[in-house]
Amino acid sequence: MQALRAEDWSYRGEGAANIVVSFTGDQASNPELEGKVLRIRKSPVVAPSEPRQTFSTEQNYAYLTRLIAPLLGDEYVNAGQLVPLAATFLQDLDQRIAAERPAKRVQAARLDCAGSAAQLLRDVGRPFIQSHDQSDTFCVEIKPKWGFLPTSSFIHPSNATAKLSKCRYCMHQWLKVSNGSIDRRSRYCPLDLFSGTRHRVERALHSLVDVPQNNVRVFRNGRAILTGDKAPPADSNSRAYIAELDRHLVDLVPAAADDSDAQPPHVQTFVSLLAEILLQEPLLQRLQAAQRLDHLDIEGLKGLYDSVIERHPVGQDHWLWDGRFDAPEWSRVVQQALARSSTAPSLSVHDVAALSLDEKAAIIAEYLLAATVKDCSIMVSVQRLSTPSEDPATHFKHITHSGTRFRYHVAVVDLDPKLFRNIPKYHRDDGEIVQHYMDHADDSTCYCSGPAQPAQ
Ligand SMILES: O=P(O)(O)O[C@@H]1[C@@H](OP(=O)(O)O)[C@H](OP(=O)(O)O)[C@H](O)[C@H](OP(=O)(O)O)[C@H]1OP(=O)(O)O
Ligand SMILES: Nc1ncnc2c1ncn2[C@@H]1O[C@H](COP(=O)(O)OP(=O)(O)OP(=O)(O)O)[C@@H](O)[C@H]1O
Repeated sequence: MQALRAEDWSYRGEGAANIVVSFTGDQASNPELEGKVLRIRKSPVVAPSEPRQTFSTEQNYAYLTRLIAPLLGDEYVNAGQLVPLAATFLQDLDQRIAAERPAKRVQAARLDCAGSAAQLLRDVGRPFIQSHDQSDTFCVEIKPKWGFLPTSSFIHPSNATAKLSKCRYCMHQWLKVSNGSIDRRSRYCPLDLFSGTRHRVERALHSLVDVPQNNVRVFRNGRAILTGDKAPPADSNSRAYIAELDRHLVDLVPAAADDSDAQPPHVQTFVSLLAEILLQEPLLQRLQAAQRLDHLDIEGLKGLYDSVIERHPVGQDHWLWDGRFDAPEWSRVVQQALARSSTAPSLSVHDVAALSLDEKAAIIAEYLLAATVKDCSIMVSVQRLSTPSEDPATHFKHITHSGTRFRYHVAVVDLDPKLFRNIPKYHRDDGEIVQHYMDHADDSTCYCSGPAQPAQ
């Protein structure tokens, strides 16, 4: 591959750890970069007093290709390839994109110019080639969070009423309002999205549009048209941003016939199209099964963590914490998880005490895989086909909705490994979320939809 030039790349988005830029240079001279994005690590502007341990780009890549792709399915996970990057390219790019980045993010971190490699990935926000007889590409990015209720017998009785009936996302919303990180609670409940039931999936999607926070974004040809930043503050009743979204969607979907819904007509059709896509794909079930690899709940897992640390202090080599994701033990954990039936092994305190170190490590490894999947994002891209006949790009999936034919593509992104040493923090966070909920929340005004109702 020829040397990369900063002017060929445009800012797409970023999270806490990475910046993503898309290729906008000359495709004829760089055919291998057409439809690609670079995902590049950031480094903090001010070095933290205690350096934060992270995995390298190479370790993240091994984790994704060897463990997460088999767990969720290759069709949803695009690991791309690792490409070497020159420091001069990174410095130029960092300056070039600064004006496009949110000010808050620029103050906190910049491109890691000392990094030597980045992930070159398929642009799953714009997976289709544009031609005159198709619409623009619309992509919805959803960060679904935790789509299950725990069942672990390790949950302390004083926490059980809350934790067994209210999901972690909905409980967390109360704490986030209280500490000022959000200004109002969302009605979005992950249990709806993962319910497998049409009206609940649609309800989840409508709630995401109403209060996007960092859980939903919509892109049109790679440009964000709905993000949490566009939504008005809680003290405003303005729905102008939803009307603007509706105006964009006129170019993708027909208006819904039923105008009784609270949402404008094209948003309604869009939500119903997305729900249908999500319901016909096995992805949400796979994500939920992977999240349920958190068998013991953090309340049970923390005890296991302590007993492992006691017998095998961190600092000594061990596959569980030194980031050797190519170790056979890690692959075995994934294979065993896939081979098991969907029901989690129910372990008692007595069973856990009798486990060997390796057996405990395997349970913790499953928890860490689940932690990755609890924090990933789904990207659903859709394009309307003008001719209802054959689509020449046969590798895309198709759906007919509201009398219109679409091609679509579904992918999962942000699947980095989580740190073993974060487990005590997860335990503290859980305690704080649940305690705050029990002390301050009013059950009757919590938006959590609760577990799926058994079929009548
Ligand atoms: O703990 P949570 O549920 O708040 O999740 C964190 C996310 O917060 P949010 O989705 O806004 O609630 C948080 O997202 P934001 O930075 O708030 O956008 C990160 O994704 C964080 O991951 P990491 O620790 O940086 O690897 C996430 O932390 P992990 O718990 O996944 O490690
Ligand atoms: N393969 C891809 N194609 C198109 N856009 C992508 C792709 N991967 C990521 N993005 C976009 O870039 C944004 C940032 O990427 P990503 O979520 O991986 O960053 P992160 O820093 O790892 O996030 P987090 O803070 O959640 O850990 C995503 O929210 C998404 O909008």
